[in-house]
Amino acid sequence: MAHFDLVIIGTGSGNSIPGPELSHLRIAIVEDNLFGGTCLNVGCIPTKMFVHPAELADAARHGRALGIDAQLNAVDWKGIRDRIFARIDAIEAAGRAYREGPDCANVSVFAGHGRFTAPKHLSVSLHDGGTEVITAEKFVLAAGSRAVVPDIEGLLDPGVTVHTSDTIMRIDALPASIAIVGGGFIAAEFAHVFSSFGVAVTQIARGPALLRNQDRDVSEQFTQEAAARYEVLLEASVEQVTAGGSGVVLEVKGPHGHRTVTAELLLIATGRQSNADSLGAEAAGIAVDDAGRVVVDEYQRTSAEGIFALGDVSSAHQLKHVANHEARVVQHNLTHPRSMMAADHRFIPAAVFADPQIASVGLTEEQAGSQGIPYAVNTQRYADIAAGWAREDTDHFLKVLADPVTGQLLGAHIIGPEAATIIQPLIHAMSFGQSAHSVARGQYWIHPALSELVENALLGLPEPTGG
Ligand SMILES: Cc1cc2nc3c(=O)[nH]c(=O)nc-3n(C[C@H](O)[C@H](O)[C@H](O)COP(=O)(O)OP(=O)(O)OC[C@H]3O[C@@H](n4cnc5c(N)ncnc54)[C@H](O)[C@@H]3O)c2cc1C
Ligand SMILES: NC(=O)c1ccc[n+]([C@@H]2O[C@H](COP(=O)([O-])OP(=O)(O)OC[C@H]3O[C@@H](n4cnc5c(N)ncnc54)[C@H](O)[C@@H]3O)[C@@H](O)[C@H]2O)c1
Repeated sequence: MAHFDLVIIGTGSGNSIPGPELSHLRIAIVEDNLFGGTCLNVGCIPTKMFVHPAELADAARHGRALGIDAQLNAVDWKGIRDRIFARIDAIEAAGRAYREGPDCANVSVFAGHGRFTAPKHLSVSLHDGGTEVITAEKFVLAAGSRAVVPDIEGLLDPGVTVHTSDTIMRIDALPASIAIVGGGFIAAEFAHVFSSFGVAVTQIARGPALLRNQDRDVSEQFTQEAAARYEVLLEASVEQVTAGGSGVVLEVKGPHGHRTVTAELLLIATGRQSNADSLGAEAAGIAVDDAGRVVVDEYQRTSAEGIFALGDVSSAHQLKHVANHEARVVQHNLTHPRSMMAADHRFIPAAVFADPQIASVGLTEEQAGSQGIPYAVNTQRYADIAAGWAREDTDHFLKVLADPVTGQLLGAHIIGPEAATIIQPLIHAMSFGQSAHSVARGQYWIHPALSELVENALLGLPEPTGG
């Protein structure tokens, strides 16, 4: 049995913890899969590497209204896929080699699955055979989450091929058609990518709109545009899946009765669940909540002494920037036990990299209303700022919510070009407590840039009443 000062389970954001500050510690890193975790290998990075070529492929659609008559001749899927994964796989291999190499002499890498058998006893089933039990003073659980595959009749039958985001990006050829089950982030981004590449997409969502966690106006606008681009079945549930035709046959129940959907490929995008269960958290005395996530306090401490957790394994916000922030907090708290820092979860932004793009931070209008929080609201259309007008963008907008007394921002929701970039000054204002009008008038805004959307949205809010 080997003993360490610190064991880290998971090499997503967990891999950023060992550094010069911890060079005096004997550290074990346990990784059951690809080095670098979800974001690098099967998440944020490869998806966005597909999104950019998708935008280029789809440019002709947007050009038409502005007098550009272009067409997409071909998509070299294999070339795109191999370029993307050649770059990613090299980073994965280099990351593992770095941690195993002489530059990290205090770090031991265990390739295998870790499971607690007793408090601070982790049994690692090694990939190259055998089991090793490791113990430590401190542990960091950074084991992430995994795709959920719902219980649908026939889904697991032999002959039915089911893709999740883990596998869909490595397929050998573009299908003629794809059925995508789910109405959230992953479904939106892959529907955009495949549709842009000329694949016939059918998206099946159980709710009455797509991206229902967004502000309602954003969700409705997105749903309308998605439905104009590809087939969207709402309030629909897949009752049965069989192998057939050139791929799968889905029996779908919807508001207007039964529909049979056939597609070459099937992508399931119905959420992700914490990997706390496969860690054997209970055996280590680590509390897990009803959603299956490790419970943490503001310092990212679990209920077990000396055990911290971060990222998807413990967070309801399954976002890389959240996992990274929490990793920084855990790293600080490991080295400063007497002056721990709390994680800052006040204003967590997120973006959907589809077309149109979406970005949001803070309260939606519905949340402010249902929580009885007074708010002033302004919706600024892209069409009414110079850069949006020039593009003839008539559909998209930024909605801002602010405290009517202080002018502090409560929420911001953008649907439209460059939303993920444009939103940043609003995240900044919320994080640093700057009021809407001081942000709007306390700086220059480059003319005629899309960022004037923010300036005008803020100026359109009523002057705060004081306080
Ligand atoms: C398709 C997709 C696109 C995404 N796009 C974005 C995006 O654009 N922006 C964004 O902010 N977020 C995005 N996310 C979410 C983001 O990837 C995650 O929130 C983030 O990667 C979580 O990091 P983590 O360190 O908590 O876990 P992970 O990166 O998942 O790392 C956990 C690691 O632990 C390992 N592990 C698990 N259990 C064990 C065990 N018992 N023993 C040993 N090892 C174990 C796993 O193999 C994994 O490598 C996306 C996710 C997906 C799936
Ligand atoms: N751009 C980004 O930041 C980005 C991109 C992709 C993923 N992610 C992260 O990954 C997480 C997982 O993404 P996701 O799209 O899988 O989850 P999600 O929570 O965004 O959406 C899940 C969807 O599946 C539906 N669903 C759930 N169970 C179902 C069932 N049994 N049958 C049919 N539909 C069902 C839900 O109604 C919802 O529409 C997201 O929560 C997000 O945090 C982020």
